[in-house]
Amino acid sequence: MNLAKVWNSTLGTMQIQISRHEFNTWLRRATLISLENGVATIGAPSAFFKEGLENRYIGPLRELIGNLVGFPVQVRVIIAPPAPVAAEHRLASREYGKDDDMPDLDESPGYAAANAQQGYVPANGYANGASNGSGMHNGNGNGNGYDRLNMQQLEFSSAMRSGMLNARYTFDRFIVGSSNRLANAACMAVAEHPAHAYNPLFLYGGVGLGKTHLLHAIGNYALDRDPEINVLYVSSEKFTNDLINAIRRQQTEEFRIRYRNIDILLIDDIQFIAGKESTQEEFFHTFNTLHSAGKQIVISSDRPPKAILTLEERLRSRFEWGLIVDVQTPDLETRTAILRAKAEQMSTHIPAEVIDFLAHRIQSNIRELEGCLNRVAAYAQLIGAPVSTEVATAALNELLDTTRRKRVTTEAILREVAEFYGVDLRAMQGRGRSRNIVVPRQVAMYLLRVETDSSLMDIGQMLGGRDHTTVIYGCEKIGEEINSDSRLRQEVVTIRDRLYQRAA
Ligand SMILES: Nc1ncnc2c1ncn2[C@@H]1O[C@H](COP(=O)(O)OP(=O)(O)OP(=O)(O)O)[C@@H](O)[C@H]1O
Repeated sequence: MNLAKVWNSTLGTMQIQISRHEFNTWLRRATLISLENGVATIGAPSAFFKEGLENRYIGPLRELIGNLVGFPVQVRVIIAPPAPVAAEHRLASREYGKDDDMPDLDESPGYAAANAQQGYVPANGYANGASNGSGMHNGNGNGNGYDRLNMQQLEFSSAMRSGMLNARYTFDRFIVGSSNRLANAACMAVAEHPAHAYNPLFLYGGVGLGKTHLLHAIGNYALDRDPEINVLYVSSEKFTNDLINAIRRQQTEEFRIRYRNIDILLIDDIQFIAGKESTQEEFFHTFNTLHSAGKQIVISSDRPPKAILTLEERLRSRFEWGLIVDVQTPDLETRTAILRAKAEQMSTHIPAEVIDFLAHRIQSNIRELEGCLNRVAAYAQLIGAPVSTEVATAALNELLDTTRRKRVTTEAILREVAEFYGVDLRAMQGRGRSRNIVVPRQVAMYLLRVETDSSLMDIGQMLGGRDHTTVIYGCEKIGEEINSDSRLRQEVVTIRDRLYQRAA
């Protein structure tokens, strides 16, 4: 039994099933220590993490490991700090920089409690996201030496450029298609002419579509051209945590010096500062200082400024000063190109038909595309077979179908679709044929078909007593249109994301 393979494969699945924050917080530093006599022993870095793992993930881990090894297992968690370079047992976190600002020293429950007492709860819901330091890049950094994770199959160079910029996130490695062409061009312009092209540049789009990649690409590009330039990449959560720590340690002056002496500020996921008054206040002054000094600011968010509720008006208006550009969900061609590029970087051979299969099957976002590709490669390695469409089907069925189908109910789909399109649920389930009802109804048919085990007949019954040919027509229509109509694709992806968020 190869422990590393079992653990990599387990993590690969978990990485897709739970949010990135959860994964990075709880599982990233766990290791599978042994698998003997039907007991899988998992090592957690501290008592805090041991308890977190036990409370949250024993069930899913038991199921996943059991499925992989082919017999039922019990899961036991013990405290065992990971060995320094146990790369085999680790999994690549593909979001370097953003979530790798894991607490080094302040990860104890005591810290969490301290934050909670002050009323500061990081946006990821875990009161443990302490600061790691500056994250400032002036071309002289040495890498931060954090406990990085590394999935064997990927064999990516995961070198972090001068600390917090991921050297892998460059323009060269960013595949451009119709969904991200504008965003890519705007970022390129900013990287070439900081503070002269668009300032600020505000980038928004759904999860896993490449916003972070583009922010890092700007930083990497600018540093290549001028190694003396000061580039700071920071998530808004880290900004918040740094501020909290600075206030706690009475070091707000240092905080200001650090954040206001930058040539290019790249701030990720700004939506998380919504509702946080003192963070907004501080960010407002940081923004003004930088902007009036002719420094570049690039901001990313999951939605446009107008849609960030509880964002102070003065910040919102500043975000709208420059250029606002969105990143959309990728079309089939772009998904295929991205998969091809990722597959080339892997040691496992991925045949063209598997790429095609994955590109058709995974429509939501690029992180999920990557995750599924990794999962398929890991699964093939585990069962000792070459990657094929059958292997990919088996790997993904287990992943996408079983777990999701269990969680998402037909009622939830109907409700979510009706709510999303703002139509009356009863009308959607009725006989009416007005256009504003027909599209939501077909989307519901499609999602019921893809996300649940409902039969065509059942789906027809749920949606106005229609026969199964009408349901097939509706499903096929949406299935085809989402490949060419980016707006419809985004709508379906958003509904699905909401469903999973609620079901999680
Ligand atoms: N066009 C692309 N070409 C190649 N890789 C991409 C592309 N877009 C995204 N990726 C990859 O997909 C993964 C997810 O991208 P990224 O983290 O940048 O998404 P994001 O939009 O910041 O997501 P979130 O909103 O969740 O923070 C990364 O590994 C990134 O390198």
